[in-house]
Amino acid sequence: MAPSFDNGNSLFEFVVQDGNGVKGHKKLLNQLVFREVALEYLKTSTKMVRRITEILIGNLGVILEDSSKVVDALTSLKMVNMNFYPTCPSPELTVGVGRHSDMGTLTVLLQDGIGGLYVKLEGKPDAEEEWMEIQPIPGALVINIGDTLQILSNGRYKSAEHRVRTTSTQSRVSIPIFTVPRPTEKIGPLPQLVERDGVAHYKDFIFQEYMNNFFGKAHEGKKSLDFAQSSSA
Ligand SMILES: O=C(O)CCC(=O)C(=O)O
Ligand SMILES: [Fe+2]
Repeated sequence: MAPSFDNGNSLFEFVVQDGNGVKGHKKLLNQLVFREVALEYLKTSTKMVRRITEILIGNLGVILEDSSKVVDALTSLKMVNMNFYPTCPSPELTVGVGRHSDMGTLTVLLQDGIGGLYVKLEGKPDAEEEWMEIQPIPGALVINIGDTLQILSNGRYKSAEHRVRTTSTQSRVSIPIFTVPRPTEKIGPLPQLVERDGVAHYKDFIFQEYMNNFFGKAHEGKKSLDFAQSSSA
């Protein structure tokens, strides 16, 4: 179920009612009922993200001294976006959100029923690239792997490249929660994986540097990862 209020209004309707997405939500945050539902969504998602991160790291077959500390380090910062995509008279001439991957560990994305989110299928050459629409399913959340997990796993997990198109007939709302490392956190491939692979595909860096690079440029597919590329790989 999408997060909803006692009177049956969903978070989506609340964002749309205000008319203009991002501009409106600051005002809405001061309204108690909105704040409670948004915080509950954030709290339960945070718990889920911690659990999924634990499982994904466990799957890498590495032994960590204190895995809950690693999970903390990877997920301690949360950012909530409220995206409003107005109808567009010529959707073929515009982009809702350009192709990109998210920079953090995991993204939890709640989308309304309109559709328009596409993910690029892995493993196809650029000339034959294929995109799949992530059809909205009522009550379902989309979970995206972000660049941080790709780097940490020395390339085993791939961050999802995605984009959003608009339509001429229906506006759309999505509410992603980005879980990302603290800006001061040192990020890099897990040493046990580097040892196993005999190569580090990514360098170590402070996450703030990654954020600066990510936000300093327009989206261009997975180019954001170039920043972390190791010169020895
Ligand atoms: O609106 C969506 O479905 C996705 C938005 C998105 O990719 C983002 O905010 O990073
Ligand atoms: Fe995204």
